[in-house]
Amino acid sequence: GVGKTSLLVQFDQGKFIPGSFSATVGIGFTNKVVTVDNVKVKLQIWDTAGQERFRSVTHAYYRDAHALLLLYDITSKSSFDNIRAWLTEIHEYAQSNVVIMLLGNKADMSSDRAIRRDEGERLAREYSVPFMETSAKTGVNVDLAFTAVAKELKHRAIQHPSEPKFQIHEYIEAQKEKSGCCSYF
Ligand SMILES: Nc1nc2c(ncn2[C@@H]2O[C@H](COP(=O)(O)OP(=O)(O)OP(=O)(O)O)[C@@H](O)[C@H]2O)c(=O)[nH]1
Repeated sequence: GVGKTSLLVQFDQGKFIPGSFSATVGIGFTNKVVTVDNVKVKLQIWDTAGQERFRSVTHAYYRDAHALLLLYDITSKSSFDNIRAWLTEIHEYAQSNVVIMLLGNKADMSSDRAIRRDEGERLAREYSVPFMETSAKTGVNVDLAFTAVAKELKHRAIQHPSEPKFQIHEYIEAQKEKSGCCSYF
């Protein structure tokens, strides 16, 4: 319930459909073509079930994944606390060079916030993964999350020797919107 399906629908269709998804069973997938640096990148995005009882199904998909977006819900401490277990699982089942991105979703729900942004940032730093807060509801940083991954994968696939290496951390820091901003007076 952290918003995986909602995030994907926001990315794919540019809209938020509140409370209308039944829990994902097993795996669903969406194809989406994005253009990065004038190159078309086809993303096949697998939406996994979050619930424990579907875990044996989702394990099978880690091995083939080139990138993983790992979501918690900023209003749910337990979802944040589970991230370490997910990362352990990723290291066990996924390819060693998989691109990982940590996302704190539901950033629009600031009045119910249970996890501060800097806690997300600290965890991401500990595991050397890029991080941002997103909202499937308002769309904040949703395109960026997928586009940054697409850019990283494209750079890995087609690396021109003359081109500087793509720095996903720097790209995200430059592009991301700070949700719940404007309180720095
Ligand atoms: N306010 C707010 N609500 C959200 C956001 N993302 C998801 N939700 C709501 O959170 C609930 C769960 O969203 P889902 O997209 O079904 O979550 P999920 O992670 O796909 O759930 P499972 O498939 O069961 O693992 C729904 O009621 C959504 O409308 C968000 O960014 N902001």
